[in-house]
Amino acid sequence: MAAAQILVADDDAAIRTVLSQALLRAGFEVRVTSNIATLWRWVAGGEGDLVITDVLMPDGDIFDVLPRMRNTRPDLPVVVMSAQNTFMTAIKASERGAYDYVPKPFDLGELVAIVRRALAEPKSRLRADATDSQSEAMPLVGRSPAMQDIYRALARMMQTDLTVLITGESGTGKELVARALHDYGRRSKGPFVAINMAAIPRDLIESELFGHEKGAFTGAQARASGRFEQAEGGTLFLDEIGDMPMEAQTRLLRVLQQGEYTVVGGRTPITADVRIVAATNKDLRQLIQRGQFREDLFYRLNVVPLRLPPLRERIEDLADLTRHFFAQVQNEGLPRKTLGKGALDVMRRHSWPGNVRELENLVRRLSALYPQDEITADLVEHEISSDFVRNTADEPENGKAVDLSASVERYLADYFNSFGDDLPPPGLHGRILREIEYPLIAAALAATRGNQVKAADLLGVNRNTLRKKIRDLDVMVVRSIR
Ligand SMILES: Nc1ncnc2c1ncn2[C@@H]1O[C@H](COP(=O)(O)OP(=O)(O)OP(=O)(O)O)[C@@H](O)[C@H]1O
Repeated sequence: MAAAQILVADDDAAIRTVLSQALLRAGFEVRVTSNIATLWRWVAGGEGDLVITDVLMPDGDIFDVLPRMRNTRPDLPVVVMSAQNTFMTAIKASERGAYDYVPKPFDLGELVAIVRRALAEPKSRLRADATDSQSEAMPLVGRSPAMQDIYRALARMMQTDLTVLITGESGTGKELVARALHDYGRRSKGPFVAINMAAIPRDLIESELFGHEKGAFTGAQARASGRFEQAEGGTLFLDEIGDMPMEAQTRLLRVLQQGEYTVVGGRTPITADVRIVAATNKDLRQLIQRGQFREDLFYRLNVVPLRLPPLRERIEDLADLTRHFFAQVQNEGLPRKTLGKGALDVMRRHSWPGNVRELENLVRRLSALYPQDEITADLVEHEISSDFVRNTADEPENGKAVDLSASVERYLADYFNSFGDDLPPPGLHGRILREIEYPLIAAALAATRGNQVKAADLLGVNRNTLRKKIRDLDVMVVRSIR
């Protein structure tokens, strides 16, 4: 069989050279051009089996030409590369029918693998329609590699109904991502309905989700629709899914397995046409171990896992995000501010435990509370540290270590409560001791910089006992030389 021919379009000569060498080495035939006009002539003339193209070229923007290419050659896979790396680039590439989007700089091996995969794809798959939503709004800000991975994953999921589980610390943008999945996906004309499991009394969650018949329980004076019914044809966002009570989990599992549900107090099964997006800032695997989350439900929800990184892991997004929030508050009528020298550096040094939400609130405070046009580094420093004091003031004894027995007692009371009238699964003693032993051993190892002899001494246990515990509890030992 003749080698597949790859058409490469990029106005950067170095990229053309590197790409054509890698593709030739991988056994493909290659033609290169620096402009869209030539690429279009080749494509319209039926040449090439796959296109790799940059977005912006001297004679235009590939996104203006892509729909025409798709109409003329629906079977031709187009891989788009871009250094713009924004959410909208990934989304546009997906909407205009590109096979894949690769942010620059890219890994050559990965690109060749994408080319191979695209060429092996059944033609009918490539012909699948792309929608033509044209929104230019930029819902997600940040161009860090971590966010680009998220954008690419989102772009791939837009045209599917797959269940998505978004994890990430509080304030990392989980709800925003869920909304973007809906707004740019094929259900965008349907409703987006959100429900927060932590915000609803536990005994009302089932009727909130599935609705209830008149008289289903005391106080149910009329039939009420549930969120599943309200989200029909659209997306249901289940926020804080880790707080869902067990009985509701069982019901939800049944919907995911059978595509049907019954309202509380009702009998007739109702077919659910709803895409589920769930989110949590808890470690669901840990909840499974504690017997508080159904493992089978976890696997049903975790079809596509999306982990949103905390802001401190993508601090390079800070400048873009800060600019974005200053512009936002200005649009809302607050005065325009500029950041003084060193202000961003102060922000970069902060660890942002409240993530993007904390940054957004900081920008709002800085814009609303201070009359001066320029926000200096000192002002930022002051606001960040007074916010820290405000937040820790609510903690017991002003942040001092709390009494261990009292903490365990409080934890156990919550734990038992979470099972309502039922008892937790057996094996409680072992589970609780493990939870206490793990941080104890990790802390001893951290304090002795990973020296197991010293750690055993500190704990007052035999070295072999410590070694066994490290293995059994899966404690990570990091030795540091300092
Ligand atoms: N990448 C981003 N670009 C722009 N705004 C963002 C981004 N990420 C988060 N935000 C903003 O930060 C705030 C917090 O985001 P969001 O509510 O989606 O977080 P969350 O992870 O769902 O938080 P929680 O777990 O506490 O519910 C929102 O106002 C959101 O608009």
